[in-house]
Amino acid sequence: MNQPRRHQKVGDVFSQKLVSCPAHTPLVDAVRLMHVHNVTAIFVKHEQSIVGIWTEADCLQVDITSPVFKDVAIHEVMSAPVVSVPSQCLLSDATLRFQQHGIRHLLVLDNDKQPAGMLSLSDIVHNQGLDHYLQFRPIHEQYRTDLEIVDSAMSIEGVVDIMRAKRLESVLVYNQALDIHGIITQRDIVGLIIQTEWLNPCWQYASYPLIEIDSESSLFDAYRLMSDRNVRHLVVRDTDICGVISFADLITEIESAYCCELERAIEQRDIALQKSQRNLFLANKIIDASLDGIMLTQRDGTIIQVNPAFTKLTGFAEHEVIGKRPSILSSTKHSRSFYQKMWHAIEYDGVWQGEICNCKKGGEEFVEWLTIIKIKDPNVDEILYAAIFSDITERKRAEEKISQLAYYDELTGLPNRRLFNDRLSIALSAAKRNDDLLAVMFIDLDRFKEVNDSLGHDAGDNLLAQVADRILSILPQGDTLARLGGDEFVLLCEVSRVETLLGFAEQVLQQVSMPLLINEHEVAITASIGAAVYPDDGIDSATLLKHADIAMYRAKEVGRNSFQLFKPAMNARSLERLAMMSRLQNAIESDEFELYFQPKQHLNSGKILGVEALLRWQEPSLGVISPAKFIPLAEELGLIVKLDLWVIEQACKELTKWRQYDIEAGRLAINISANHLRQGLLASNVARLLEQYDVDPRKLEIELTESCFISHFSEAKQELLALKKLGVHITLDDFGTGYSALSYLTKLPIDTLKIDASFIAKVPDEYGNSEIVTAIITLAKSLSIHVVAEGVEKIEQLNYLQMLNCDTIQGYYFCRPIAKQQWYDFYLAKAQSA
Ligand SMILES: Nc1nc2c(ncn2[C@@H]2O[C@@H]3COP(=O)(O)O[C@H]4[C@@H](O)[C@H](n5cnc6c(=O)[nH]c(N)nc65)O[C@@H]4COP(=O)(O)O[C@H]3[C@H]2O)c(=O)[nH]1
Repeated sequence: MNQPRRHQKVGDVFSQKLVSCPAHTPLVDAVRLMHVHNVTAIFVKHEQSIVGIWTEADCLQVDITSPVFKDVAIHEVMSAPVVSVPSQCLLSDATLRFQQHGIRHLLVLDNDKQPAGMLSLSDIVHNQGLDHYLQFRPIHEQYRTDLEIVDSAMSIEGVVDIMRAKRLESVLVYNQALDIHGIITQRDIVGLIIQTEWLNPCWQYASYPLIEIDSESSLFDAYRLMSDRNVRHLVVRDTDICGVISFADLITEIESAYCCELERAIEQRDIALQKSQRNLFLANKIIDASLDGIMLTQRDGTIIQVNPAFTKLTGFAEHEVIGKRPSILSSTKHSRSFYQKMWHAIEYDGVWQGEICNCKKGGEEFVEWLTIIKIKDPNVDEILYAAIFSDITERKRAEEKISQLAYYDELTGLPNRRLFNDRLSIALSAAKRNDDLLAVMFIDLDRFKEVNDSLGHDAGDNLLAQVADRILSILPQGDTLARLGGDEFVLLCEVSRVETLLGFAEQVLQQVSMPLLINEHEVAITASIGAAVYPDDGIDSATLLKHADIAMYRAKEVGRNSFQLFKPAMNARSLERLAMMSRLQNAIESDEFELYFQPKQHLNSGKILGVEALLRWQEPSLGVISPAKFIPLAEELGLIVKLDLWVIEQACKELTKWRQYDIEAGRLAINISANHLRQGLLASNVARLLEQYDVDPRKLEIELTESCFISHFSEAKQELLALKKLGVHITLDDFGTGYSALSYLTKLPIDTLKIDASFIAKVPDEYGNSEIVTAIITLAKSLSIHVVAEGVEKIEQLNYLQMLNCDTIQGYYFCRPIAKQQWYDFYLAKAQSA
């Protein structure tokens, strides 16, 4: 069966032919009226109102044989009240009415509730396109086999009685004489009502010959035959007559199938309705409970719905936005083209997703992750837009913070190593493309650790930030300054010529070395800078960085506060340094160290006044390595204290030998690292070893450089006082270099001051060095501090120092540092000549 046209209304199919008569009309007249109008039902009116209905099917209910039958008024036999439907009612609902009331006619009311026509079940059936359905329904399922065949001689009253009693729509009449069958139907009985006189027998009312149909035919064949022959009954024949099928049977079949289908459709509609109601309920619940803001707008942008999260996120209450446009939320952050692109995507792809900056009710900007979906309602020709958004301001902030932390140094705000590497590789690609030069400059602050240790980490941080600002202040636009960590900075600069790099490095050195004010202390700091240039010193990031680093170390070696441009020879030095580092780790255990001895001579008497023990490293493959090279490495590797302890122990052993062999060579001086003194264990270590080897402390001299006191002055002072208390002699080495803070001399228990060899090397001269040496000796004398001049190589130097009344000299002129046995030989020779 075709799908019923569910949206068809009664008004589309009903018949406007409404035949009616007043209530007192005799039934006979009413039936006549029906005949005239060729209708199957008549409505009964009383004072303009329809009060009842009489149909052909009611004819058997009337006793037409009664003598008073002709006086029966229609209101006595009509059905009341009349069931009606509005013309706007759906056909499906009207069909249900037929079913519920078991009727075949409905009164149709117009919009003013006035009778407008009649709807019969046949009207519905005719309008549902049933041909296809009927074609597939065989007739044998539907025709009636309970045939009633009466003799042609039977009276018509008898036939009416049988039909009424057996509720038959028709009976067959057999005429034996003619040996044919005829048929009497309900319509023939209705015809009797208006007959003035009845004829008997019934054969007179029978129709013949019979209109027959084969029992194998379809209901459609039957339907067509009835329509063609304008009859309502067909006799079904196999070999014999086997039944009758009426139009009412057809209708009933269609009706039941139609109603089944309708019921199913209604059931499905109910299920779908329930489902959609449930979906709607759930959708509303979800929308209400959603933490995402949701806003629904019409095609023209009018806001028609928002959820509670919308209010929470934007601050706008529902009533403040309904009827308004989404521009109520707009910030000025986005251009027209941004919104144009967004709407283009919504129109063509049906959806847009992205970040957008909007404004809350109070004007506060916030970033939202927004999805806009275009919704097309297939039932109504309407387009809606749903905007779903979450506030991602915090997440954006966190992301920015993370990226700040990931790419920037927190202390100085400068790019960190990661960002620097990124920029370096980008700059390298550009330099390769454009044939440009590019320089990488390593900047390492000299003795930063000492400032950090003496003034505290906060001060250290402050210093780093100030240094960064200073370098930034002279940084050309487009160049990058980054902090790699600690006191290491790196610069990425575009250079036109290598020579300009030198000038810039000088500027950086100058900026850094200007005194800084930190916690009300004036602090002076210097830097060592090394640079490598693309493409001469490397064509990739790693090589350039490595070479700049090597150059920076070289700058430190040659005397800090200086700049070095990478040279290939430095590479070899650096490799050598690495090789040394790995070998130094096990050098003590491998017994590769040895002490050399260099005597000090009293200037006036020429006597040996003391001896300095100088460390030598006999590295099996690299040969003898100078302490100037390995001491900084030992400091870097954290091996220096271990090395110092080894030296102190060797010195104690040596002094034991001196006592044993009556060697009168004054004191044995050893060099101690600043790191060891800072640890605060030097005095106790020395005391322990002196005691262990039973050595007179007065025989031991400890040489320290100024850097030992720069940081942790009071701790260093405590250590020196403790050493002094033991009886150990204290000498300030390399005086004149470094800080030369003369105040130390008065505040610390210093016995001897050694003038640095660099001054001695330049005396006598006319450039001021002689004056410095003179001043140092005068000062020392005034403080009753003993003075030693080291690095004396020439007789002129000796003479000059003698003139200045210097106490003691040390240097190649008198004796080079020599191995133990040579020292004994030297001593013996001296002793014998004396
Ligand atoms: N040009 C020249 N040089 C002369 C002359 N007379 C002596 N020297 C050298 O000058 C340096 C003097 O030692 P320093 O100033 O304490 O400087 C020492 C000292 O600071 C450090 N050092 C040496 N031995 C040790 C040690 O056992 N422990 C520690 N911590 N440092 C040591 O290594 C530095 C270098 O030691 P060396 O290479 O042995 O170099 C020694 C010595 O060989 C001279 O007339 N002309």
